[in-house]
Amino acid sequence: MEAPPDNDVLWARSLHFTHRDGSPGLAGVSLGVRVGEILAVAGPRGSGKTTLLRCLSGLLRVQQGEIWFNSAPVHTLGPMARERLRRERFGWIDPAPALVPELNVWENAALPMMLRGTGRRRAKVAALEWLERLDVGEHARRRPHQLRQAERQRVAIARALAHGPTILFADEPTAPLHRADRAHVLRTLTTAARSHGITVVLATHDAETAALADRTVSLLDGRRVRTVHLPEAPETEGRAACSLSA
Ligand SMILES: Nc1ncnc2c1ncn2[C@@H]1O[C@H](COP(=O)(O)OP(=O)(O)OP(=O)(O)O)[C@@H](O)[C@H]1O
Repeated sequence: MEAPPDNDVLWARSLHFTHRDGSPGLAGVSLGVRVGEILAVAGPRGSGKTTLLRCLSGLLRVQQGEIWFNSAPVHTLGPMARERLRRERFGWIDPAPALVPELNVWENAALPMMLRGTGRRRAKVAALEWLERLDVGEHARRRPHQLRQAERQRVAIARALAHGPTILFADEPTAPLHRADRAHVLRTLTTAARSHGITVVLATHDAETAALADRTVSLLDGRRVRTVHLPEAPETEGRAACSLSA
């Protein structure tokens, strides 16, 4: 077994995954993600972006290949240990917001913290802070069904960030948002990640979204086809703003 490089928080080698029904998912993807990096995984529909994020985060177990998180193997962990790892160290944003309907908005955002043992009061304060940042603080006491889809997605993003994950996996996080909303939410997400040192792996087929990342790897038919590094910019948010205003 080859040891992963020290500065990669996540490192994967030669990942192969076939879905239960035989559909090909990944056909030998390797990549490393550096600490604090925002990495976009791009590619057309069906190219394997979601499958890759699910494998990297331990939601799916690869049939072949290695995944290392902070130099510890993920691919050899059993289901319980992978579940614990996801709960404690990772955040996840789906394309559509999946909130708990019985809980109100702040309770939803606080849930990952409370599952990790944070007291209700502290979890509430942190959740409210993130809900404010994402412009849904005023809905804190409402139930998810009382919000618009775009507002529910903002809550899901707050929930994914509030517990301070080491890595945030975001699968088409702005898919349910209006175009006008996307820039703001994405900028909030990337600014928050950068200021909190959260590494982000972002699946997208949208060039404007990928432009916010430090680096883009592209997939096609479950294989990695190219990598694009954005040029160094003196002021990161400036670059994000430019990309989005284009
Ligand atoms: N649960 C599943 N069962 C069977 N096949 C699946 C499943 N999920 C994905 N696939 C197949 O795996 C391949 C990769 O799909 P995946 O969803 O990972 O791609 P994607 O790039 O994320 O696509 P999209 O942009 O549409 O979300 C596709 O051929 C898809 O049909």
